Amino acid sequence: MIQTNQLKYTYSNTTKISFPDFNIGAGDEMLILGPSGCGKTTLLHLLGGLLPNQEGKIVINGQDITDLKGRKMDKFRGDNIGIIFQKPHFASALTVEENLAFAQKAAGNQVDKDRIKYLLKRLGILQHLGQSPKKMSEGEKQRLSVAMALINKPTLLLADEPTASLDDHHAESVIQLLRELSAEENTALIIVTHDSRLKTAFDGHVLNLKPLH
Ligand SMILES: Nc1ncnc2c1ncn2[C@@H]1O[C@H](COP(=O)(O)OP(=O)(O)OP(=O)(O)O)[C@@H](O)[C@H]1O
Repeated sequence: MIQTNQLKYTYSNTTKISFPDFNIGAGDEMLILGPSGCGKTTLLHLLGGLLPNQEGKIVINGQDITDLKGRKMDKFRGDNIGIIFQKPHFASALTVEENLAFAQKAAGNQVDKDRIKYLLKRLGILQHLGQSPKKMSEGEKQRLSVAMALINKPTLLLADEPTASLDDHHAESVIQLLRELSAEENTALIIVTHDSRLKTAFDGHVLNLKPLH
């Protein structure tokens, strides 16, 4: 489903990052673990085609994404990849439902209200359907981020420190929902974190990144 080969990224002469190769199948899950500054966000952004690939290969569903630029990468991402960023970002002038409908249209899909309601119900935030995301708590916003990332049925879900802004209780419930929904929809799930408490839950499916210096 996704394979990397000899992936490297250089920000400047002083910051060169080499990533270990990995290979995960459809519906698999993996935790990318490492200390602050080791390159976790960089790797996730490379996998999502948000940073131009400089060296090495990333193959997703048989497509080498190194070959995709601009609109072609945007289309590929819309069809295949969902991303959850460290901090949720939504259009606060739109309702929760409109945000999700916008995400469907932006990926070139028809608005599917049943899918919107299904995900919001599954994530326990259906009561916010007609409200602005501004009115939601941090935990609810992070669950809306999960809905936004899954709305177009991606085959790969990338999550960057999805629990960074949450307390332990909310963090655990977001991770559990992410894993449950990914498993139900056969979506491969890659979570980046510096939180080694998650390690045991992922049962060996962990990619450890080393400190740069
Ligand atoms: N735009 C940039 N320009 C120059 N150097 C950068 C840039 N972005 C990141 N870096 C450097 O690249 C390295 C990896 O950064 P990255 O954000 O990928 O790490 P991280 O593991 O996600 O860190 P954290 O856990 O703190 O979010 C760091 O040393 C950082 O200083």
